[in-house]
Amino acid sequence: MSPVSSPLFLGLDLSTQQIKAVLISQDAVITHESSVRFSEDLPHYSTTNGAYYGPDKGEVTSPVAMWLEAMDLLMQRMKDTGVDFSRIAAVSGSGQQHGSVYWSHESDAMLDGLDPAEPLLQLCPHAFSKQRCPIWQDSSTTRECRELEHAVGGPQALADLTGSRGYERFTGTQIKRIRRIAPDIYNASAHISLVSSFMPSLFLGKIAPIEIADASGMNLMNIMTSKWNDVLLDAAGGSELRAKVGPEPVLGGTHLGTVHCYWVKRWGFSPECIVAPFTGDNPATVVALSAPGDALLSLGTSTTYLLSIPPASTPPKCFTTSHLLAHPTTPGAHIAMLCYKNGALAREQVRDRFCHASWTAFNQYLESAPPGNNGYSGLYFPIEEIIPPNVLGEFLFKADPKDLNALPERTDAIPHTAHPRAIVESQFLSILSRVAAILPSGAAPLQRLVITGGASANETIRRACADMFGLPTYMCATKEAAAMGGALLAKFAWWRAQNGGGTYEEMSGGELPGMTCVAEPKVPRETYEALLPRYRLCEEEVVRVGTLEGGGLPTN
Ligand SMILES: Nc1ncnc2c1ncn2[C@@H]1O[C@H](COP(=O)(O)OP(=O)(O)OP(=O)(O)O)[C@@H](O)[C@H]1O
Ligand SMILES: O=C(CO)[C@@H](O)[C@H](O)CO
Repeated sequence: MSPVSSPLFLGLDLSTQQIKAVLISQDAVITHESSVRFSEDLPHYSTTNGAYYGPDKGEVTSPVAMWLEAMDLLMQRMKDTGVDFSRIAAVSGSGQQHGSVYWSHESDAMLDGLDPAEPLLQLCPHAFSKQRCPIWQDSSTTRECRELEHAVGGPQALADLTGSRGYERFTGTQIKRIRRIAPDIYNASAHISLVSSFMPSLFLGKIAPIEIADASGMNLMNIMTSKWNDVLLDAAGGSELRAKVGPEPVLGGTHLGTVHCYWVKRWGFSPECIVAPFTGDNPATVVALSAPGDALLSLGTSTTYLLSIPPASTPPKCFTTSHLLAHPTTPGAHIAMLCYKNGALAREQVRDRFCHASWTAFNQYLESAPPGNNGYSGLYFPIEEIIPPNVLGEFLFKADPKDLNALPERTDAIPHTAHPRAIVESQFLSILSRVAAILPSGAAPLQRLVITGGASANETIRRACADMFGLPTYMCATKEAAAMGGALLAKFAWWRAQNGGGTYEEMSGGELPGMTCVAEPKVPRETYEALLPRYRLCEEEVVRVGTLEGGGLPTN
């Protein structure tokens, strides 16, 4: 039995623009939330929304020192608000998926010897062989994607094996590129962590194994067995890669060990505090919010649409247009996912260019136009997109508003008030046009949409979700679902230690945190379904010309 009385469970989410902490009690009630925003709280790193764009085409990285300093500051903020660290019985969390951290040959000794008198920043630069970590927005590895697909027989074969065709942001392709362009860095890397395994490594004072749901975002793991695939490891990193990525991926809720004495001495953690694997932010959101019949829409920096797939006798199909991930807590279960890079930051650009940098004006313009936006459409890709693949730039169209089958025509401009509805409609119609394909066969119709992430704070966007997806739309008390999922995974590890094992469902009894209905659909479902053919024509045109035209965020 853990000696921690009135235990609390800590969930951390290291995301694109910030790091967040959620503390929950044993009955899953949130007792504390804090965060550190990278660009505002740590401006000396001079990132754009937490990232560096460039110098090479498509390259996007974040400094590992910034993540460490953010962790130090987050702990300080928690302490300043009176958090009693000694009550934390277990810690887990989530990280932006796909991002990778490169540890030097000195890292084992440096982690083991963490000095409680110093902040975590003491690990920089020597514990790392690479100071800038590739993150999920990176699109510099198209060549490696094709090579990895070729190694196993093409895109569909790679999807069947790993749950996804070759994707630029996936860690296997990232590792492969680093090995090609910087073999010295690759050779100097003793271990390679995901963002999600980097965090527990800090708590353990040694390298943590990678967790199965997040390992699904690497193009290196067999999606049906959750074991590394040797052909892919070899193709991405040669025979040395298996040692660098560590042991076989582990299930969420695994007891990895207790916190290193650094945490006990510096912050007052209990020496019994359990460290559990962190997962990806999207799987953690599924842990926090998903019940059968729910679709999840995460409106963070990225937009993701997630469906939980229970274990079935027939394994789910894998597609080259969506992702299949291993479920973090339920062996044999999976998560189907659509992921878009141009979510929040693209909407912010529209807000800043056409709505006086105000969400109020953005909302007013969005509400003042009818479904179909008087025939105006806009697809906005300031950074290279995932769906449709590799498109970049801004594409505006005008069509006869009354004739839904009329061919939309490219145009240089649309009224500035038409942009907010144009971006929200094109982003959500893109998902809507793909939902049927990823629903598991024989699944009952979806009952509700659960939304989370930064933009779920916006009432007008919530109403647009309900109307466009044709589903009552719900939210949890916290919009920090990924950190909440992390806290629940911490509790799961503690509960298993108390009970000598058990399933997540046994622990939770199927209970989810309280949800509130924030919007009911106000227009018939057919209203937006009728717009799909026009949307598809616009998307086809974008795919035809999109990779040839310019666009993009400034490079640092
Ligand atoms: N009122 C609002 N209306 C619309 N969007 C908003 C509003 N408030 C915040 N946002 C959006 O939320 C975004 C941040 O979302 P979130 O905090 O979920 O990001 P994140 O956790 O860094 O992302 P990710 O989980 O994808 O890595 C901001 O970039 C902003 O565009
Ligand atoms: O790339 C993806 C998922 O595949 C993003 O959603 C990141 O997890 C950042 O949040």
